[in-house]
Amino acid sequence: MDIKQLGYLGLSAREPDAFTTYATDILGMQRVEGEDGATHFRIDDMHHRITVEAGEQDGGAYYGWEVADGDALSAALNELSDHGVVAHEATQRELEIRRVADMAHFLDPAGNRVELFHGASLGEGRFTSARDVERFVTGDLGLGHVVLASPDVAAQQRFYTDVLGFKISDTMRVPFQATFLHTNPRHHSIAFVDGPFFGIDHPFLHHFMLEVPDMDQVGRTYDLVLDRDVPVTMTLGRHSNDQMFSFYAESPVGVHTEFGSGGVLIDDETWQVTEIPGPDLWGHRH
Ligand SMILES: Cc1ccc(O)c(O)c1CC[C@@H]1C(=O)CC[C@]2(C)C(=O)CC[C@@H]12
Ligand SMILES: [Fe+2]
Repeated sequence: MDIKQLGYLGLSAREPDAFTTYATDILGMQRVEGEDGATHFRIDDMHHRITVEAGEQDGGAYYGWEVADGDALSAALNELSDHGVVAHEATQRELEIRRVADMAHFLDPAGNRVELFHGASLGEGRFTSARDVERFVTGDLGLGHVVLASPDVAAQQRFYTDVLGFKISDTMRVPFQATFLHTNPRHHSIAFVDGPFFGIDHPFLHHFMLEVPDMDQVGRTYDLVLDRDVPVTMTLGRHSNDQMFSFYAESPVGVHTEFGSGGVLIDDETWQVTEIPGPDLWGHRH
């Protein structure tokens, strides 16, 4: 299966309005008018990359992965069916909300809703940040990455590599089990960290990461987070595997956000998969 990128992310929120100020004034996204109950956020040329919908629970609701076209989507659905995965066609309303030509969805082994789509719409005019973020690092690299806390990291890794065609970037065993997977040069578009580490047995979206081109934008965003008393959940630091310089803050819908710059790109010809000795080169204190 040939997945191109993490195209969009859907969040569910009990109080969706609380997310808007955080996403725009602090993280610098652009709010885009949505359908009743859905608010979109734009960070590049695409119509939107993040959608927040009113729901019973706070957290990740769906993960949208792009394939090239209708033929690639059909081929992917055949592969899923060969693996005994039951997929469902999107409803017209789902296609309208996501602004894509076609989409099908299914559940991964942990119960996360995975969506495969093609034909995403562009937004009107240029991306205009609610603050001074000129651009986010997206394009063919996708919107950023998501890290999902999962009870069975090994099962998630097997499904995403064997069925969905992701490649392993690296793994970690201490201080907790994690696997980092890529589907384009971005070091990881998705990672799984073990649930028991958090004392939970159900899967959840721990954070999504947005990347900006320079460290100063990370620093300015950090200042805003401090000024507005947003909880910092991990201080500035640099990850050992993707070299990302970043910090984490807690969004009003429970999901954390990682805001960073300087992530390395993977060239599959030369990349060596290793088990990393720990998460950070320095910082990321919590
Ligand atoms: C280890 C690592 C490398 C690159 C990343 O983009 C990245 O998010 C991570 C994982 C950080 C990790 C996490 O996501 C969930 C909360 C964790 C487990 C911690 O409490 C410390 C490390 C954190
Ligand atoms: Fe991350």
